[in-house]
Amino acid sequence: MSAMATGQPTPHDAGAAPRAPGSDGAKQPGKRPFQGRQHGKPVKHRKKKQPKPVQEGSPEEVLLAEVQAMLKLQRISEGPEGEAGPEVESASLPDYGTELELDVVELSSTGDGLARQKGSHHIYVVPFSVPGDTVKARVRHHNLDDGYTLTDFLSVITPSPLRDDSRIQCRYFGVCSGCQFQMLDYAEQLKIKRNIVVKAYRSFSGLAPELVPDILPTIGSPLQYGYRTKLTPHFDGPPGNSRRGPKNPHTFMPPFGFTPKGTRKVLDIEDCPIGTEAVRRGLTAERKRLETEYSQYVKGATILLRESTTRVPKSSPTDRVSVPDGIPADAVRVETDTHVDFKTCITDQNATAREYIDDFVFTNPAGAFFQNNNSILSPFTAYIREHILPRDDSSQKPIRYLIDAYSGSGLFTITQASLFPGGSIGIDIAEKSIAFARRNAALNGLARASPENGEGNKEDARCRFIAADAPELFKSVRGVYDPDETVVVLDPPRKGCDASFLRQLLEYAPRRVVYVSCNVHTQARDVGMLVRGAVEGAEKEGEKKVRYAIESIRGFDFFPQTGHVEGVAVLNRVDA
Ligand SMILES: C[S@@+](CC[C@H](N)C(=O)[O-])C[C@H]1O[C@@H](n2cnc3c(N)ncnc32)[C@H](O)[C@@H]1O
Repeated sequence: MSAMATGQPTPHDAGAAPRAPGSDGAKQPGKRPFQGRQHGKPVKHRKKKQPKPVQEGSPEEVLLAEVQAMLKLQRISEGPEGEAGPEVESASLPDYGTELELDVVELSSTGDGLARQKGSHHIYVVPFSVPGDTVKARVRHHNLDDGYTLTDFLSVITPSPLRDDSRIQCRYFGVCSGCQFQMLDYAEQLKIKRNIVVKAYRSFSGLAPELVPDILPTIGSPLQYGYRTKLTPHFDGPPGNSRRGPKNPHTFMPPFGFTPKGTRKVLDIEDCPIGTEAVRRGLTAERKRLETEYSQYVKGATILLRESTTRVPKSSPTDRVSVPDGIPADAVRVETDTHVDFKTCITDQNATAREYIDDFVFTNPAGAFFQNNNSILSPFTAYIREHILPRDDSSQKPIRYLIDAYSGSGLFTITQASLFPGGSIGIDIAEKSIAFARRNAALNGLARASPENGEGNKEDARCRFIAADAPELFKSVRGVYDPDETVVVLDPPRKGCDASFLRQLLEYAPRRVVYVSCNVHTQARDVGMLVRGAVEGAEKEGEKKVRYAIESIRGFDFFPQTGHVEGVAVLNRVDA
């Protein structure tokens, strides 16, 4: 399953190389200015096109909302004279390929800078820039209908006080589309991510400000580099798409890596410092393999690099553990007092990947969804454990049941099961993930394993799982899980929950909802509907009117160095 289909933010399929001081091509502070794209043909100035409908919560829609907010502020500050600003200018915008000096005034929630030319109102979107920078950028595309222009970043003319390019750990930063924030201090990245959540609820929830609590500070990732347990570099097929392959197959090695910002080409990348050590070694190994095997490919391909862990317990802190059978001798070895983890890189989509969160073990088909920053999963699941039940429960029935909608292989069902004496149920549309969720429940002592396939027994389990479309869930829980005694955890893909699911959720009316999302914009939209108690305004006659109040919202930084943030919103049913 592709990253897009499983809801992982695709820009993290980033590429990069670490810079050993003095190594070839390494960027040394003060020696070579940080630069973006230097080559590439100027694009022709195309005519105004019909705007494409944007998917809700898509980067285009998010950018549009922020550009409009900026233009609105400008009109307010200028009074009637500012009204005609952007439209008047559109006739005289620079040709594609023109290089401009721009002042960056804001940071958008897509991680790009929003900039202006001196004396002009028009907004330019400049990747790899931060407020306070003056940059050189090249005009790539005028989005006339939406009032902004996309540019390619070229170089920094005057740096912002927020920028320190000696922090940049990747020689491809400024070209590769994966990371946006390597030049920033980590505390600053966390502040920016909190602001992204603030803006998402302001623009997409449709709620009055008094209904949205103060957004709490974003919780950082224990690892800020070397955290990503999955990368998916790709390469194109032989030139001309010829079935005969390249002319000199043994001398030809295609660019193999990630997508540069603003193009569909492939940027050749030999290392990526946001990947874990095992994944980085996997990238090196796959490049070597391709050198000899590329001639066998008739088409391009995306290669999966997924970390897997084999844990061997120690009898004492000084116990010497040798590499287990079946694990390569060069596996990454992580030693603790109680165990040794051997980390390897899997490239087969159907192989089984294993990882640990504290003492919980999770297995997965390597190609299926699993959160891919393992370092944050212990504090993250602990936070969910602390907030999944209401603090002051004395006047109500105790909560006994957990519903984990969009459960994948059981992350929440399993890590939270101990709090729910009545039982937990997970639902996911991916049958394979559900098969592994049952198996994971058994591995963690929450279901009996069946002798045939190692899966948890479907009937006799503290954690049960259903492979189905999320709205099907309600057929299984009505009359079984009392909504007054139930918490629902939601963790949908980037597009959020569909209307039918939200409508049925409001009808079922669980006491508490914990909404986790890698897209805070669709999360804000869906939370807005739960707070209003209405999905797209379509209330059926006689329908029970239920609404929710937001208890807390905060971000978790699952994706350091990038513009992405994971949101957690906790809601309580408002009882009349
Ligand atoms: C962001 S992942 C969360 C998975 C899990 N909670 C975790 O953290 O590992 C979203 C999940 O939603 C599932 N999904 C997508 N569309 C669905 C639908 N219509 N009904 C049920 N599950 C769906 C995907 O298979 C994926 O496992």
